[in-house]
Amino acid sequence: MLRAWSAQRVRDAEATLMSRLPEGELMRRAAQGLAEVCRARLPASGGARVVVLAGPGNNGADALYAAARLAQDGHDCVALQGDWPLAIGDSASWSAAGVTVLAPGGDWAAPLAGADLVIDGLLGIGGRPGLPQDAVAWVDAIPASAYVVSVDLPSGQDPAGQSRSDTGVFADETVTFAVAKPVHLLPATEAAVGRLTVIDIGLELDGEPDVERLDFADVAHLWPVPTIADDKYSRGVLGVVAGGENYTGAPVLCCTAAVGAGLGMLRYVGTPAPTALVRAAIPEAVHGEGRVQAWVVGPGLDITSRARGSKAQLDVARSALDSDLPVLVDAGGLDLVHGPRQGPTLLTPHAGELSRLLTRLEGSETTREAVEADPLSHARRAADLTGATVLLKGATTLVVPPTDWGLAVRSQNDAPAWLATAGAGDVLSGVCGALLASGLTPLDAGSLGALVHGVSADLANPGGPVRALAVAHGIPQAVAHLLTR
Ligand SMILES: NC(=O)C1=CN([C@@H]2O[C@H](COP(=O)(O)OP(=O)(O)OC[C@H]3O[C@@H](n4cnc5c(N)ncnc54)[C@H](O)[C@@H]3O)[C@@H](O)[C@H]2O)[C@@H](O)CC1
Ligand SMILES: Nc1ncnc2c1ncn2[C@@H]1O[C@H](COP(=O)(O)OP(=O)(O)O)[C@@H](O)[C@H]1O
Ligand SMILES: [K+]
Repeated sequence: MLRAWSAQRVRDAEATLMSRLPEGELMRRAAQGLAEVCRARLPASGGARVVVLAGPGNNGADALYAAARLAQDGHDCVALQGDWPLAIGDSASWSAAGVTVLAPGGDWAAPLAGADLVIDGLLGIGGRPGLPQDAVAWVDAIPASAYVVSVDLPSGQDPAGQSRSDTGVFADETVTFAVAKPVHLLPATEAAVGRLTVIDIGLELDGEPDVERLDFADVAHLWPVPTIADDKYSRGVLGVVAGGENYTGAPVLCCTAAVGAGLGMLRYVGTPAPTALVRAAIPEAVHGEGRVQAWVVGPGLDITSRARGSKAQLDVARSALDSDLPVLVDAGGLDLVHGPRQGPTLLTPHAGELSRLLTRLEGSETTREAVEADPLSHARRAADLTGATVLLKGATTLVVPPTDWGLAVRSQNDAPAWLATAGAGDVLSGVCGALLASGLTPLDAGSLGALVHGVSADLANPGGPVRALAVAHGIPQAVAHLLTR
């Protein structure tokens, strides 16, 4: 599991550790780790051009100390200073250490254009959103051929990871210290981070992190693997209320994925046309209402439909939501959510569905664009309004419990962009529903389901396009792959 702590919590922990260590020791460790990463990206023979974007704080000092080490390897190291004093040293002392500091207003364009490696030490966890004025033009002029290493985080991006800046740095690699921070894992900023390397500086953080990411090794700990004591009922029965006379494919995708994830049994509640398709595609399914351990309500469900069988199907959907059983609510089922319900609940909207849900629940308009600009805050608002865990789908999928539970947000990024295809969400609802039926919490079911869903998309056709049905069919192999790796 990758864990991230907020900038403030990292600062507090650093202050405690620093009071026990010789002055400058933490920065020495940080600069050494940073230099080692940069060294590994540069020719051992020396002679490369390294350009440091040196900000006013300790982030700039980390970058300058690392550059001084690279200068000892024979690289040509130049630092750009803007209209601010450096946190440590001045141009004379850095020059003695082998780093040429270009004073504010100096000719920075030529050295930057020739950079092989750019070390972005403009702002770290002390940064406010936006860049220092002089640095805006530097960042804009970073040559595409240079390898950009950001110190701690890509400067100009929000350390809390809530909103993305298009003018901030987009790094090839980010070297952070002690632990990841929310900026590294959350959807608004993750794309600016590039490859993430965490350097151990002897700082431990404890307590619940702010953000977590399951990795492949977590699957074996969390996945419900049956034992010889199990039977089909003890493994969990999932009820699926999905599809209708218009949307007939969604239940096939959802149910295929659910049985593929290893359910004890699946009950399907539909109208005539999708029922016939589910009968043909999933002979394992049992039809009609009955005892279940969890429900999936909503893929392909149109609550306004007057078609034959719709009223009876809707009655089952409503009674599932009125029960105290775990329920995953997706797509059309979200129109049935009016506030908190009794049982564990996982809502699985995409950004458009979340904007509609918030607009209805709050009585004032929230646009899809607003959700996309700050996914975490909006998912959090929906979680707080409904008492449910909210899984917000996207290239990075967030799983957000209500604030007062005091739990970390999960953020998963396991899928190729090829997964952005119709029906993929129906597959996800089946996987997560199966996990709810086997007793996992909405937080674990949502994040583990998103991970396996992404891996199945990758394995279905590595490097190429995938269709949702292939992702659904690939779930059993993806689970086996992750359990036996
Ligand atoms: N605190 C520690 O013990 C350690 C800190 N380390 C480094 O120190 C960094 C944090 O250092 P600082 O607290 O000095 O903070 P930063 O270096 O992130 O920046 C703070 C400085 O930038 C200015 N500033 C912030 N946002 C600005 C903006 N948008 N436009 C213009 N100026 C802006 C502030 O006024 C302040 O002068 C970490 O990210 C990490 O790189 C590491 O050396 C490891 C140890
Ligand atoms: N750019 C992307 N990269 C990876 N996965 C994505 C991307 N965009 C969307 N996804 C995933 O694809 C799925 C799409 O679901 P959804 O929008 O509900 O589609 P549908 O309603 O057609 O089933 C979600 O699991 C989402 O996380
Ligand atoms: K930085």
